[in-house]
Amino acid sequence: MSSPTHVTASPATVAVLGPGGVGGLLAAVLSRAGHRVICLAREETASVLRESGVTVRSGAFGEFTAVVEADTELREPVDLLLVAVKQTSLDAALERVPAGVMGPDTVVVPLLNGVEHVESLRGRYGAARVAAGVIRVEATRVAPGVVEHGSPFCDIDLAGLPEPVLGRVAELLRPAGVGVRIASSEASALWAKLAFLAPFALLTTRHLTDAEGVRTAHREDLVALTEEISAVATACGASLDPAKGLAMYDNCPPGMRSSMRRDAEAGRALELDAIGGAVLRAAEREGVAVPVTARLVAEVGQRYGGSGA
Ligand SMILES: NC(=O)C1=CN([C@@H]2O[C@H](COP(=O)(O)OP(=O)(O)OC[C@H]3O[C@@H](n4cnc5c(N)ncnc54)[C@H](OP(=O)(O)O)[C@@H]3O)[C@@H](O)[C@H]2O)C=CC1
Ligand SMILES: CC(C)(CO)C(=O)C(=O)O
Repeated sequence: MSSPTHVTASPATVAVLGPGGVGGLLAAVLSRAGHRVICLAREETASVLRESGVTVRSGAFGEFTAVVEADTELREPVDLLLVAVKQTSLDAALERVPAGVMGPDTVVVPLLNGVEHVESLRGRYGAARVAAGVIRVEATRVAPGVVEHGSPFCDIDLAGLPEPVLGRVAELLRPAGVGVRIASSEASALWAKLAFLAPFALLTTRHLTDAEGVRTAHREDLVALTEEISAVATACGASLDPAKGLAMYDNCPPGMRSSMRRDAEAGRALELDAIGGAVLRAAEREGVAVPVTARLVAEVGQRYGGSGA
């Protein structure tokens, strides 16, 4: 994570669709950096945000409350739209962002886990404005407008639009303390995240464990999943190194949990289809065998609902 300088030289207007863990954290740090931030949310949540702002509790960013605007719908062009809802509520949430309201230069950056939503956003808003984005962070919405940021990092990889456009987005995010890399290719950005996340999400959810449990008690499955999903990613055009992927689990904080596990424990719908299902569909399309992934997706689906198919 880059160190926050807090104040930007050129304020932008940023809309955040879904001010939960990820969206709320970004809304708060961007507002603190001097940008105008409009959170798009359900009316109940929007009214809390209007009244109380977004409060962040974070080892890395500190504890602070940021003032944000909040609405149930986007009503004016913005410079940047961050999409940070879960895949399970994406279609409903996008109704809040009419395509006709986008300005000529609005850039859309989805931060959802998974790989398939990018094309559907491009179908709706136009390929020329939708980037591919992934975020590495552990951020939990503990109440409307209250976010706990547990990871020492908050890093975004961007791809899928011309470099000058992505560069402008990076320049907007970095002074707020968000680490940003421009990835070498869209496939690599999206699949590198999914190849790390899918094994971690499936194993932490299946066994209600954390990073330490995954890399010790479930290492055999972890290695198999990492190899299978890296093979799928490679077939999809990403260039990944499974050995480096495994090292990432060994280096992450021992207590780190996945958002899928948090959803399972809270009784919310899982993003199993966007994460496990997307891997299985790509494997089928590319002719890659993924028996361990298929087993874990089925086991998680049986226990918490969702087929992942
Ligand atoms: N949290 C994390 O640490 C990480 C999450 N991700 C990914 O980021 C994405 C977002 O996850 P996360 O931030 O955890 O999710 P949260 O559940 O914390 O936040 C989602 C937000 O979307 C809002 N929302 C849901 N439905 C609608 C709707 N119809 N209209 C408007 N707003 C809506 C929720 O509103 P309300 O508050 O009113 O319920 C909530 O604020 C997911 O794809 C996840 O996999 C990626 C990396 C890490
Ligand atoms: C693995 C992690 C925490 C990394 O950002 C994540 O993306 C998730 O749990 O959804």
